[in-house]
Amino acid sequence: MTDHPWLQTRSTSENRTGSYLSVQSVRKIYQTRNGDVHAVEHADFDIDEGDFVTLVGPSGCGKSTLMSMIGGLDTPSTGNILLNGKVIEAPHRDFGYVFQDATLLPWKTVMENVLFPIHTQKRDVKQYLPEAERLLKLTGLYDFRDKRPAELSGGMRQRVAICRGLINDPQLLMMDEPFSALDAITRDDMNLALARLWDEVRKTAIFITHSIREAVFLSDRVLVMTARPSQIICDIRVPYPRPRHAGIQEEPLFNEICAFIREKIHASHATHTPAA
Ligand SMILES: Nc1ncnc2c1ncn2[C@@H]1O[C@H](COP(=O)(O)OP(=O)(O)OP(=O)(O)O)[C@@H](O)[C@H]1O
Repeated sequence: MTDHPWLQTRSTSENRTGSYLSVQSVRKIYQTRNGDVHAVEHADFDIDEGDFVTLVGPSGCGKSTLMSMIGGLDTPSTGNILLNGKVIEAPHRDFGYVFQDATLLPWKTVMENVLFPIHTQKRDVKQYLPEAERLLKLTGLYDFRDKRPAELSGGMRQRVAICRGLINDPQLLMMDEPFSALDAITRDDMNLALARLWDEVRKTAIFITHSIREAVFLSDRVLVMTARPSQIICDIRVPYPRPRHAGIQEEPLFNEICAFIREKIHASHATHTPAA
């Protein structure tokens, strides 16, 4: 595939012992009353520290299942997931999560919501105040720190959720379709806000979206999954440096990468018959 220098391939003999996050031959089968559901057939990839990696693929292909297993919230049926060489076996206290619904506590202020993980982990909340203030400034929410969630827009609530996910300096931030409930204009703004935030925080992140353009704009790497039985069929290193500006979305290369991913997903739909 010399036509696509951004498409990555990995030799199976590669030494993976030094990998930051290593997903090794992972498969997940759910046993249900209606039979086995092969949620993830084969996932095998490594993630470097500091990379922003997005999973894209058709609905039901196992993206959230894979993320849950990485977070230790679920276990692989076969295979292993290792962080710094240690198998992830339980939910990680050092991981941050952001979901489609911001799930903020309505009776708490923005600041109290951001600091909530510190409160529940019984750490010294005062010590984390400067970091909460920094994150709120970076996301343009500092002036709203004393407001309650009901007084915020949907995009602002998601930004609060992202600050909350970052407050304890997580080793990994996982975001499962955080912007999918937002309107298109707010979503564009959120993409820019998240890209700007990433220029500052440079955390390792795993992100799930159905938007191919969002995936390419935000990510260092995009992993494309097929419909069930799902596998990762492409591994793309997005060839744009950071900081990223909105204008790259108009460039032919950006559109070429998006078209390539779209084509791969459509082709996988045509060749995979989803199980019940
Ligand atoms: N706890 C469970 N028990 C049984 N089946 C499950 C369970 N969790 C997920 N599944 C099934 O596994 C498959 C993958 O689900 P998953 O939510 O991981 O997909 P997804 O790619 O994140 O979907 P979407 O893009 O629609 O959010 C689906 O068929 C789903 O119904």
